Amino acid sequence: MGKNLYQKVFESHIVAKLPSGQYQLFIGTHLCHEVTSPQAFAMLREEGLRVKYPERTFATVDHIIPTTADARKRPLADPISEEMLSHIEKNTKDFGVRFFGPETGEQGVIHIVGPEEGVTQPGMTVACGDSHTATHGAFGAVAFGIGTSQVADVLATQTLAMSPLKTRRINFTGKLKPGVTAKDVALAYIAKLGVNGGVGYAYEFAGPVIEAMDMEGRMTVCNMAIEGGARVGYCNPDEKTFAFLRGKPYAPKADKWDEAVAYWKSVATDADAVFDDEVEINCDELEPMVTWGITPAQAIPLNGNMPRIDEFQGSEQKVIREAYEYMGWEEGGKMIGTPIDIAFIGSCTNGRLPDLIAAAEILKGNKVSPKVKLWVVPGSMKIKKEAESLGLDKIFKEAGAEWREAGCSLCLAMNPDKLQGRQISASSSNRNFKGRQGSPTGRTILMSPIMVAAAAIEGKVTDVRKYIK
Ligand SMILES: CC(C)[C@H](C(=O)O)[C@@H](O)C(=O)O
Ligand code: SF4
Repeated sequence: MGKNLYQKVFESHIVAKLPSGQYQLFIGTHLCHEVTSPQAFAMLREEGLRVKYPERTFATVDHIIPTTADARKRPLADPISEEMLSHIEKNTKDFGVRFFGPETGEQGVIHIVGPEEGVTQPGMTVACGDSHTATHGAFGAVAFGIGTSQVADVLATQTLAMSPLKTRRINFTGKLKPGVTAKDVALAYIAKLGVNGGVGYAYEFAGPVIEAMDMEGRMTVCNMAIEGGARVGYCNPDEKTFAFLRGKPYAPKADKWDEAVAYWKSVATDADAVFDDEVEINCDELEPMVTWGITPAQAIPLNGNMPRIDEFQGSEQKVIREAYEYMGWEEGGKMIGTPIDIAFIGSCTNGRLPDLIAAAEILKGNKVSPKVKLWVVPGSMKIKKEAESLGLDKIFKEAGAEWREAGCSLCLAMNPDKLQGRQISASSSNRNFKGRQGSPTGRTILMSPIMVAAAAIEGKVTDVRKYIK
């Protein structure tokens, strides 16, 4: 019987079976950011340990870093942010870990930096103290988020105690219509399977829709696996994967390339592999999706209606009621036409170059509504540079948007970028939880970056398809 990618990669990384029944799993690449690593490095210091494989550990600063050039001057105005940044600088220096800091021109959101540096590769195990680590699964890696004490485990031993997950393949069949993007695919599977549908599972994203997607789109789909409860989400590696990695700083060099590709091909899911569960989602009729509530699963097609509270029962009804109470919409209504205050294009979900190119195409020749602020925040310094070489910054600025420096920005608002009061944000990020964007009463509507661009033009949730040239 054949195996799927998850099973092959998990099995090939087992170091030992533990008395607990778990496995000690080798971690190929360990990614760190400033929020979840300081205590882990402190634990190492306390125990007098070193980083076991510093060459397999990579770090950047993303969450706390301000996104204007002025505010990035040191020391940072916020003392806690300055402390976090100083810690990761010192820790990476003392322990011999590569730090993609602002001075190197390689800083960015960790899930964007890993692939762009080529440290994320097929067939690897990738761990990071961050819940959106499945993003790296787009390359055919088994990638998952870990907690701070596990960050210390990986630093000290390059291994983790893990139990294998069950596997579910989601086959996306059909073809996406113009204006429908990877983000809509992500919101659609989460809406269908629920926020807890993937608990205990690794999701394999497969089928013609995934095959037709570029690597950036696959990263968007994998990025949101955790929003559907799946700690691991991945796509099988193919020629697009290899083409993306070729020539990246940490990708295998010419003399090792063919050997690497042969290994990468070997980890792909076998034709006769068996999954614990399989689901099909036909995408022929998929519309641009928008969230209406306070979880990413509370998403509807743009022209659809929000649910009625009495369609649900028990705890499900409670969640729906809570969402309406927080968001303040009328039950059963439509999201299209909802006025917005802030529009945000960025994050590890949708802050990559093709996202910015597509958003710029919508904005070109149009103006951002005077009632709205549009922030465009590239996911990394490299993306910012590439975008500028294509003249995208000019298009954004001419339309009236702010073109900012790389970081997590308004996705989580751990930096100065925050909503105020009850403001409503149209956001290309991945979480619409209560208070997520920095104001305890602020409201977030998740959508694709092109939908955000269209909403910024009209000052309300609208159909991007009328702007597609
Ligand atoms: C701060 C970090 C630990 C957190 C995560 O784990 O995902 C953040 O990146 C998020 O998106 O909420
Ligand atoms: S961009 Fe958002 S989701 Fe991604 S790592 Fe940063 S805070 Fe988390």
